[in-house]
Amino acid sequence: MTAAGETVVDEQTQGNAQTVGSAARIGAIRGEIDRIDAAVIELLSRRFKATDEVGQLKALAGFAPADPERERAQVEHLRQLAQSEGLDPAIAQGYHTFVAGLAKERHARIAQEQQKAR
Ligand SMILES: O=C(O)C(=O)C[C@]1(C(=O)O)C=C[C@@H](O)C=C1
Repeated sequence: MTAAGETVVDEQTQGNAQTVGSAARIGAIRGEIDRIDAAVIELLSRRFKATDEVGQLKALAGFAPADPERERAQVEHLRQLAQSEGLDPAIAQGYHTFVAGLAKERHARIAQEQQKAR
């Protein structure tokens, strides 16, 4: 059983060349989406290793987890990059809000752990 609207070619739709073509193309695009997601996960792993190290150093030095000036510069740069790549700058900004928000939560946790270990 498949849910209504799922991307499958069944007995009812297999005679329709357009449906078959669409399903095949969607399958190929999904392969590309999966490869992109795998690359993004690898990059996110590298990014969070880097920001965790910054978090350790900030906690050691007694710096605050957040640096609003740095974030403003990052967002401006990312919005410009997005524009030149033909990507909606709001997506770049949303990405930054997501990763920097998590990085700051992790910085705060790292600082607490350093405090406890003292
Ligand atoms: O560059 C820093 O100071 C970081 O802590 C990293 C980072 C980021 O995720 O890029 C996270 C929090 C800061 O507010 C700014 C940037």
